[in-house]
Amino acid sequence: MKDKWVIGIIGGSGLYEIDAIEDAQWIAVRSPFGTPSDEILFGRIGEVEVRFLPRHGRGHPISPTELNARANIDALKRAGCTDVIAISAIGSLREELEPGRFVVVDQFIDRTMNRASTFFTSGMVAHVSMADPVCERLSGLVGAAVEKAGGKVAHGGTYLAMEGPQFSSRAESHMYRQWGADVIGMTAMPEAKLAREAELPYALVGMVTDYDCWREDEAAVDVATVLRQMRANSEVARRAVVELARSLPGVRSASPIDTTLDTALITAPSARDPMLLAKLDAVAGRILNRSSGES
Ligand SMILES: CSC[C@H]1O[C@H](OP(=O)(O)O)[C@H](O)[C@@H]1O
Ligand SMILES: Nc1ncnc2[nH]cnc12
Repeated sequence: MKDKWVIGIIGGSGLYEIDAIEDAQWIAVRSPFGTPSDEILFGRIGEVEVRFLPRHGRGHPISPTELNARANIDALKRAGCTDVIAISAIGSLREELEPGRFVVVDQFIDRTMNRASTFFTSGMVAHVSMADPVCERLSGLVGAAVEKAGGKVAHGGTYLAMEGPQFSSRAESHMYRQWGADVIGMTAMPEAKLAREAELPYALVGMVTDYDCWREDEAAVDVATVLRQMRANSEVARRAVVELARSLPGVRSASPIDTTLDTALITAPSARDPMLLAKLDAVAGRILNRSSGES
């Protein structure tokens, strides 16, 4: 029963630490899926346990394409997280989502192509639903927390995950707008898929840093622009994390996402790969330990 909140925070570009975390200690968490981006900062904000992981590592050594999102999500699960909030720099594909705006994302279009995007490979196949890819409860709480912290929030928006690390061409940027995408980034996929497979409710707060390259009268995005805007916004993001911790109900009630795998596993117990099952001890231990005798 996950009745005590343990909030995982994935910090994106420009967000490599959070000072408000008390009793903070960096701890290396090992994962059978490889090396996570960094150690995890264990601590608490008031009464709420938090675990902070800088997505690209401290100092930003890791490229979006080479991020080991499986190791990151697995390590957060091993670190006891019940829920995950991801924070990202994003480009805007809409006039009304101006730089400085926070977008609580609720849909994704996944255009990544070079990344391990599932824990459930041959030997233990599972198909989870990504129809509603974020946790509505957590997204609501985090949106309210950003507003309390002084941020201007768009509640909902479709995030186009591109492979990168190069930014988009103008033709791609226009095409993504036609597809209905509102914002663009390089990291939230497969992160959000993996969080769902690990039964971790996930919310994504994007901070708009630029208009990508679709606007005729604006210079195309570059890293300096992203970082300048992130510096301006990251204090609000940090305050929002504190507001979120303050706003959480004392007891965590169950989320339907906590039991995602109940209806997702398809490989018969007799056809399962014991080596893979061992690796899935954190991600799927809840159900694998229970269903080992079922067909
Ligand atoms: C520094 S510009 C591009 C870089 O920023 C975003 O990172 P994150 O999502 O981790 O904040 C974007 O996805 C790219 O990785
Ligand atoms: N325009 C953009 N494209 C991809 N990732 C981004 N991160 C921040 N701005 C971005």
